[in-house]
Amino acid sequence: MHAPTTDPLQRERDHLAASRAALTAMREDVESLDLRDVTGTWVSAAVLQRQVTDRIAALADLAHTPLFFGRLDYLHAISEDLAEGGTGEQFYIGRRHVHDAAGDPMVIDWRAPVSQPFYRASRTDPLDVERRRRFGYTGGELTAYEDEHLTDPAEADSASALLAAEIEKPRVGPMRDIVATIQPEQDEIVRAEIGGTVCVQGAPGTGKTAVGLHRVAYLLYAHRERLARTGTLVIGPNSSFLSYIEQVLPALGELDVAQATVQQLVAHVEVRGEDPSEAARIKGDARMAEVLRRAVRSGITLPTEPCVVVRGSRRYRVPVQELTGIIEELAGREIRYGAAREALPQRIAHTVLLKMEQGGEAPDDRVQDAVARNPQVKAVVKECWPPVDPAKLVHRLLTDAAFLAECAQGVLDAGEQAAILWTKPGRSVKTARWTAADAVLVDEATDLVQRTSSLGHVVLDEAQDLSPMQYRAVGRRCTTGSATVLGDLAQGTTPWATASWQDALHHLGKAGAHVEELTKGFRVPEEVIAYASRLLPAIAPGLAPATSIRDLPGSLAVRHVPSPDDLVESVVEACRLALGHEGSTGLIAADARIPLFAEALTAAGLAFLAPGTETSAEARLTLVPASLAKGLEYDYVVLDEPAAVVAGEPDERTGLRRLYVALTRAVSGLQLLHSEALPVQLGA
Ligand SMILES: Nc1ncnc2c1ncn2[C@@H]1O[C@H](COP(=O)(O)OP(=O)(O)OP(=O)(O)O)[C@@H](O)[C@H]1O
Repeated sequence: MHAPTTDPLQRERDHLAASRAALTAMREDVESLDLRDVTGTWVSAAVLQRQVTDRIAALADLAHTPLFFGRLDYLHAISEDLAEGGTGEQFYIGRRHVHDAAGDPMVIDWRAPVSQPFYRASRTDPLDVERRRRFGYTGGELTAYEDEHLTDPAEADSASALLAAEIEKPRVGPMRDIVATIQPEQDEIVRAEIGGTVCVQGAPGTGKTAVGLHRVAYLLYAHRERLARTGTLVIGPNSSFLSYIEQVLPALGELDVAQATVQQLVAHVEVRGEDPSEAARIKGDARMAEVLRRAVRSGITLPTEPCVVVRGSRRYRVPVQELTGIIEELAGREIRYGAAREALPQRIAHTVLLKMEQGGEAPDDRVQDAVARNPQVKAVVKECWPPVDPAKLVHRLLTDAAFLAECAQGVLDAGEQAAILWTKPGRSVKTARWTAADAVLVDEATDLVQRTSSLGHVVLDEAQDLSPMQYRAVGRRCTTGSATVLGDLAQGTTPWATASWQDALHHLGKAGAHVEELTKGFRVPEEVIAYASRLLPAIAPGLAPATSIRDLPGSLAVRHVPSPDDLVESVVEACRLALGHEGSTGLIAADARIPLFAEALTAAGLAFLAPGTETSAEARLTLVPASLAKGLEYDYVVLDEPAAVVAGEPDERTGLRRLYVALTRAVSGLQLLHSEALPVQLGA
């Protein structure tokens, strides 16, 4: 036995080694479970085995993911229920809970109540914390720590070097978690109550995506059972974005969060066509909900003949007037079309039952069910409340001008109706050239027929680009749950982009939600964000420019290349130079210029990836079409010809917004090359 060390760093290393040993023991415990004894049926054995495998995976000790990143020394002992069963004043904070053989915690989950002051305590409000310690790691080794004595008035407030180092780490590979450095204003959102929907407006790089993902992890910790039952979902703009973020939650130990694009959520029909932007805008307008509501109900008709049910030797007659009463009553109620269709035969049967009782019989429920299945009753239902196939219905609406006119009367004007009718209608649901906006209409119609089931929590990222109809599609997936809505009005690049969060939340069905604003930027250096923010008055008047936590002189370079013929070569050369630095490089160009660069990079012998493919130490260059840059980031960005990026969009404002997105992807440096004049809004 060695004497306990007095070197504080060594003591922390010893605690790390002991925690890792404890984690190994926890994993071995699970691995040694003998499932043969505890499993009854084959199915439960399979389920249990999966749970055990997941648990073993979750207990893996990842060499480059430190087990703990902080320590809190409280002034007073903390109660067990706040500290995952731990007691005392000192707690190590990490990505997951680790306990020793006696069950005492050695590392506390960052989401536990006792960990919260790690993110929130300050000199003005120390929250009973005497000392906050942050740990620094190099290649998995604990190499440094930094202390703040929050209750010591003599200690000066200083910026954390470890926090700065964490933020400046080169970005290769997928998005990382930020558990070690969540900021107080971010933590407020992460830990907001599950009951309420939170909407976050935030400039580029303020951590919206990071906050949204950590919020799901937090909610899963705080409400595990409820959310395991109801499910959680993260919605992102496209699949390259989803692959960029997909490893954050697993790294936090959460393996069961679904991810999808809005398009994937509403994939009732195969999307093969594209709408002109005006048609897409109208189809995405909330007024379409009313058109569809009328369309779904358009088949409801009132009976013209009585319904006569024969039972044995007796005949029961439900007169037209009574049938009409039942149908009108159902039509007047706010229940789904399909639910009403199921209720209708039962209502008619109930009327028959009353007549039987009046006739002295004593029928029971089984008789009512039998009457409901009677062919005469079924015939009335088919006639008066016909089945609706949502895709067929939308197909009819978009191909049959008279039907559209009937359903859209007083809602869409003639020009709008003409704009959404298909010019080349496919004959059937299968062969039609459905567009993305059409699929959302089918989803709305589907929900009018049968209620969409609601998840427990939905995170909606890059929300500003959704149409009102898309908000409705997302909203019906969290009617009984809550949502976290993340976006930036200045980055809206669809013709129907959100102009106000209040409107968006209204369409989502969460009108009362709170709107928070994040303005502290963690990605883009000061010079670069200041330059990009020159566009704000033109693209989103009224929005505050983001600040940056980093002042990196020389991070922005704007270069004019007089001859357009030389531009491609200069851009390729700029990429080569950027690759001389550590970390990732993104070459962003107007979509139309991407083939040009694919060829030029190949000719120059520079290998490159497409967005969504993971960068690595060997492959660090990504060629990014401007339309896919949203949400992504690179250490160095080379931006080709801003005028072409602007010109690639249908109108100037959208073009400038696209440019704003492209200008705000860099973590360490942005090099902008142009031959054409820069947009005047950038102020030459
Ligand atoms: N508290 C933090 N500590 C360390 N890094 C952070 C923190 N908050 C955000 N970041 C980092 O800043 C970068 C930008 O974050 P994120 O992508 O979440 O921003 P965003 O607001 O979604 O940006 P955009 O609007 O461009 O999509 C990411 O690399 C993220 O990890």
